[in-house]
Amino acid sequence: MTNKITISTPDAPPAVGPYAQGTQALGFAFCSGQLPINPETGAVPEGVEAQTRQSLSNVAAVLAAAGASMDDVLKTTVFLKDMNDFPLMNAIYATYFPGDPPARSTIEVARLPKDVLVEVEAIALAKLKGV
Ligand SMILES: C=C(N)C(=O)O
Repeated sequence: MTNKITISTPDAPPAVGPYAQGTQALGFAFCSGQLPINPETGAVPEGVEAQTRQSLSNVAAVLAAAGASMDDVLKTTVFLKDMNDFPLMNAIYATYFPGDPPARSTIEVARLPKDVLVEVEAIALAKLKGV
């Protein structure tokens, strides 16, 4: 028996591989790396600013399905295709965390699924369930 709960929501894009949109256990929610895919259209917007916005909106949707919000985020990881996009990504990212921002790591990677420019994953506090 496991206390692991799978997070699943139509408000974020479905996984593009064998992983859950997120998981939840012991008061924490783990949001998989969110690609900047619009969950309604399946489209990826142009440019790192729009892509950062979409990825973070998808993170928020996954966390909402776990009863958590962006205020509950403890740690994120941002994967960037090009570290030159760091300032543009930061400008959008900051609007999602207007209060105390969470811990974060930003990593430049050679390539991301769907050849997107950015992907964001998150760990957040969530309501205790399944214990
Ligand atoms: C997009 C992902 N989170 C993945 O492929 O793991």
